[in-house]
Amino acid sequence: MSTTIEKIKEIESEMARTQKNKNTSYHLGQLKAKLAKLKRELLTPTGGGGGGGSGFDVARTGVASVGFIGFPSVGKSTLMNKLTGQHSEAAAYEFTTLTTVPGQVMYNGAKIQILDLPGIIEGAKDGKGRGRQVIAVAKTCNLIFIVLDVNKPLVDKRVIENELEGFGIRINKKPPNIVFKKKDKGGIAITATQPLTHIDHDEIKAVMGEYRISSADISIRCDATIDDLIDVLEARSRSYIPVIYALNKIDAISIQELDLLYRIPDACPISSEHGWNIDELLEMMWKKLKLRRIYTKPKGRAPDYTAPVVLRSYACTVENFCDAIHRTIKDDFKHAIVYGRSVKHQPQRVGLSHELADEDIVSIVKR
Ligand SMILES: Nc1nc2c(ncn2[C@@H]2O[C@H](COP(=O)(O)OP(=O)(O)OP(=O)(O)O)[C@@H](O)[C@H]2O)c(=O)[nH]1
Repeated sequence: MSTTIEKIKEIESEMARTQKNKNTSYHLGQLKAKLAKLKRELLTPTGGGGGGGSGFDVARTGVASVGFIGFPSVGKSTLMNKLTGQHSEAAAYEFTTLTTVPGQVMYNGAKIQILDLPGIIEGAKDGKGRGRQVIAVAKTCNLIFIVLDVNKPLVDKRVIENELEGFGIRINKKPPNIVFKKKDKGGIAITATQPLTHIDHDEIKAVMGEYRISSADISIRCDATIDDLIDVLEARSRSYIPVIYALNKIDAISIQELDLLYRIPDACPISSEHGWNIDELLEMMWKKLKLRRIYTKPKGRAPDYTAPVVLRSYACTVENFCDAIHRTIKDDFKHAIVYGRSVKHQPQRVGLSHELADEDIVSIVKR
């Protein structure tokens, strides 16, 4: 019997040989679904043997984590050291089984964890223990920095992107707008809110057959591809993560070349050795992380701007704010007084469900 890796290779080469047209779309749909299932299998620990089933071995700290990926010698270590400079005690962490070396950077009052994702490109292909652990860590990062050497940025970029894609990581992309509901009977019902230019019904049927789904409502609300549909079926093993390309070593190129680099989307040209443009990199990081700073204001005193409570944008209600300060604050909560962009009147009295904006100022009034 062939291994999962061999099966994946076989399918990939068959797909490469097969032209896409009306007659082959059913077969290609089948192959794509098979491939997606095999890749998931490869990355899912089977339990026993201690190979990768042990879960996390990185102590998570901070409100957000940024994973670093790069080929050898692109200057990844230099950049990480530059960013975590003030917190070099992180290097003294002693976990022998650690997949990654955690460091930390403080930005806008937020503690952000820096994670090295070593060998994710080379080692992860076979889905063996260590590589699999690194991928598992990568999938939980809130942001990934792909560090590239400006002397060969585009080739390396493609290779790394393809690898991440293969692990189920979708970069700078939102989950496809497809609502999938499995049913007990009634067959497959497909509705689309707009013309579908990439998908035909044969392909969808093939994929459903491969997943042994005979009845479902599929509501497609974007010009989806078959890969998008598979991503929805495989939602549990997909991670949608923003990426910034750190184009390093710009000290070694000309201004003209630098101009070209600025056209690459989501990229930030830097020199980690000279510390050039690191500010812009951090600013981009901040924007991509979508964090919100909430300042506390003790009654009758000025707000404390030095130590914001930092929250994630998807969990940024007054209730989340209370929980972030202390578990029991909610128990005596009467209302909150808010100044800032989330309220019409300055200040305004709000309840627990009110959603806060970046840089709001909040006082909690107790019963
Ligand atoms: N010209 C230039 N060289 C750099 C820059 N950053 C790093 N380097 C050099 O590139 C080489 C590799 O740097 P590292 O930081 O060790 O690279 P790495 O990506 O961590 O490499 P590995 O440890 O092999 O994974 C070193 O010789 C650095 O001095 C830069 O901004 N400009």
